Amino acid sequence: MMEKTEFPPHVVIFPFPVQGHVNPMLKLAELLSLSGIHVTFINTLSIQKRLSRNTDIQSRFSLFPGFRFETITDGVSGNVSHTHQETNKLMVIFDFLRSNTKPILKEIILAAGCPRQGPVTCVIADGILSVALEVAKDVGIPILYFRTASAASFWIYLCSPQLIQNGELPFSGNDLDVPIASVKGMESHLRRRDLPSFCRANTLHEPVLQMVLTETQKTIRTKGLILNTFEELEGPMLDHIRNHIPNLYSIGPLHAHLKNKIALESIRQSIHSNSIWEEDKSCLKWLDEQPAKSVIYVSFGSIVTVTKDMLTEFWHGLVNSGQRFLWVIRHDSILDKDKESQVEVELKEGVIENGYIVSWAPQEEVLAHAATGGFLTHSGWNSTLESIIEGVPMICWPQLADQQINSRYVEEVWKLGLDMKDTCDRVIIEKMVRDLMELRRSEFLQRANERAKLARASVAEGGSSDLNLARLVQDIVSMQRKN
Ligand SMILES: O=c1ccn([C@@H]2O[C@H](COP(=O)(O)OP(=O)(O)O[C@H]3O[C@H](CO)[C@@H](O)[C@H](O)[C@H]3O)[C@@H](O)[C@H]2O)c(=O)[nH]1
Ligand SMILES: C[C@H]1CC[C@@H]2C(C(=O)O)=CO[C@@H](O)[C@@H]21
Repeated sequence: MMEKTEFPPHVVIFPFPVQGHVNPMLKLAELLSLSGIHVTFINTLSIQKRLSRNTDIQSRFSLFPGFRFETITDGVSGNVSHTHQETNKLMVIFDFLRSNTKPILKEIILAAGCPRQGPVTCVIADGILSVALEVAKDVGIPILYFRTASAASFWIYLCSPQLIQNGELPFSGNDLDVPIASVKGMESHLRRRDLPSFCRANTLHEPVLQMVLTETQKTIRTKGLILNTFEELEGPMLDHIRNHIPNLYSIGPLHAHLKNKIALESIRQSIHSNSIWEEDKSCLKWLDEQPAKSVIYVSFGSIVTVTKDMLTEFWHGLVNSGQRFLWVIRHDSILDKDKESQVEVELKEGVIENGYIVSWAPQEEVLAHAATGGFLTHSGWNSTLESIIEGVPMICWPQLADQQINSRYVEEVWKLGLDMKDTCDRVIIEKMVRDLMELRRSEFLQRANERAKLARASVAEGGSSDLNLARLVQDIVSMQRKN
């Protein structure tokens, strides 16, 4: 039997099972594996199946002998009925994990991995999965949280006691322009409409709001918090968070951080995705034929759904703008399926001159493509970071969770684009697309390029995110010595 000190540290990583969480946590898993740390990565069965079908994760991670996937059930097999709205769907998964995963999680952590992995040194759990915190505390293993959303949204949730005490949360009525004063550092630009979507509830008992606030407050019971962001972007918020959670690791943008390390170690060339949908790479060929910075890429991430009326507004807005567009319309994103929209009729007839439509794109590659000049996005945090690092200006159409505050920062603080929140009108869409791609193009491009430089520097050797990652690895090594 080997002494436990003969093994490298061993980390168990546990993401919330949706694309926007699994993706950055896999990037972190790969970065830690590259540092020589052993990793057990827990996926739900449905996520694991979809990743295996649509990516090379099995062969990619088999390069690391100390890496292993474990699977658990999420109780819904990824097939939650489409009559559920996005938030309800997320709550179904969350409630199932909260009520059912404790025993299996304990088993995975205590089983000490396969013989080549060694005992578990620490757990890195999604910052909304306190079931992992309970297990880690029970078995006496240190736990770090990884919150995959923006620092800005985390800071707002962390300020909820002040928001509640000052009567700013919950709120009712239709006036969303009321300024919010209780979030330090955001006094000059935060309105009700910019609070994370879950705050638009007129009672604190709303399940998703209660979940997200309770889960956030539990972060102070962990050994530290990992965020997929960088100091030169969200520094002021990170400083505020540090007053409550001193051990903060801002190590993003993770996808670029990983790309850098892979290039440094000459492991492989191209981008390898963690997509749970099949990527349609034909759009890259179409992009190859378009002039530089002429295409606006349109995608609303992996969770947002749209009605056919909304789809029609986007269609007319895009077509009337006269700009070239590449549009992702996920098969499972369209509500009111029984109603045939004008867009679908036109699509069937092939009436699409300046555009290209796919059901899932290789997004990192699309944003890095020379032909891409703008991004009409839902402001999910991964998409925001992927756009920032490539210097691509954005039009934001936020729908849920942190997206409302991310879009506010894009327009008002970083000045990287336009915030279209709370509207869906072809005339506004057309105007914003023209503004972004033509009229105010140079102003946005200049700021986007400046921010992209800062983003790249943060993940380069010796940059802020790089140093924080090195500190994280070192802290994990020290945890093993203390165990
Ligand atoms: O055609 C596509 C569309 C998206 N993506 C990828 O899918 C991810 C989407 O992530 P994100 O932009 O963060 O959006 P969501 O999928 O909506 O992510 C959820 O998780 C994020 C992280 O917590 C939150 O910021 C969001 O609000 C929440 O909806 C990104 O990495 C994209 O590159 C593709 O690869 N191809
Ligand atoms: C599952 C949703 C509830 C909160 C999560 C989140 C976060 O703040 O961590 C962001 O976006 C959604 O995916 C999450």
